[in-house]
Amino acid sequence: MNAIEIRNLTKAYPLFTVDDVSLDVRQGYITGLIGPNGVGKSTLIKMMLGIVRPDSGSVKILGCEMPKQEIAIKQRIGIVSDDCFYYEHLTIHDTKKLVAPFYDKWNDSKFKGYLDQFELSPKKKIGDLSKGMKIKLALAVALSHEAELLIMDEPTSGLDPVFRREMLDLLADMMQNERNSIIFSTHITTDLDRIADYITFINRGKIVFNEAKEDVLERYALIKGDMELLDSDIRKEFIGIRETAVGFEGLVDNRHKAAQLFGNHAVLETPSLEDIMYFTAKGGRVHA
Ligand SMILES: Nc1ncnc2c1ncn2[C@@H]1O[C@H](COP(=O)(O)OP(=O)(O)OP(=O)(O)O)[C@@H](O)[C@H]1O
Repeated sequence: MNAIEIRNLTKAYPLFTVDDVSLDVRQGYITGLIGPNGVGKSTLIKMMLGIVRPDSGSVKILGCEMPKQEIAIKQRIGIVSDDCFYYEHLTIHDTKKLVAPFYDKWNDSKFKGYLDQFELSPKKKIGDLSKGMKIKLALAVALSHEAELLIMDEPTSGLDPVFRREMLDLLADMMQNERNSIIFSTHITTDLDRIADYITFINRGKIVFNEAKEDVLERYALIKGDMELLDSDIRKEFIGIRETAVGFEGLVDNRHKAAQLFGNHAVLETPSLEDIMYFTAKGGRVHA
């Protein structure tokens, strides 16, 4: 089963469109949603959660339809984002009293344990929390009601490196239960190098790929070589290419073909997710 099934989701803003996106997020795995700034990651997540209403298309979460079964769905998922959905004037303690009754599986002692671990005082007001503290609170709530699916929008961006690592460990713990699933958007791709199983890459409102991380890293290659290897036909093989005084560095999405094409004349390396994001985002300009 898929944790999330998105079909033909479209949202047109005056200057930007999430365009006919279909996507399966697999149950039992961690999926990283990557893409440069402003390509529609948050819009897609907000449409999944019913915060932004799509112009067309459908979303199913844990087998239930959004927004028809929204209340049942929200019992079973955790949302982690620094867009705070709580009342600013309430303390963490009062917020807990408000949200806990909503969840059938709320575990108060777990919640207290996470507040301690995350060094969040129950007496602090929501309005006084930093961006990172809001993420920590959202994570504490999510982990205290046995969420089967975490949907996280840029969860690591406001976090110091120490807590970032702690958080990745907590997510790995959650995945001990093989029915659990996580999707998180980020442009800090090194977090995904550590824990993601699948990568969904979105660029300019469209899905570029949604594949197992291992397959992505095997399929793409970073080619480095001398400028004399490049002619107009060869250039077309590249998704993106950077030329310098000493040579070129370019990304292809068919390592096998590139190996045949360049033989021993160029160096083929495995790109990082950041390389793939960089060259794909910049690529269009290079070929223009
Ligand atoms: N309510 C809105 N009205 C008009 N345009 C919007 C609205 N919300 C988002 N956009 C536009 O949609 C585009 C995608 O924004 P979105 O926040 O989904 O991107 P993102 O990939 O999450 O970016 P980032 O990584 O910077 O958070 C942007 O150009 C943004 O200006």
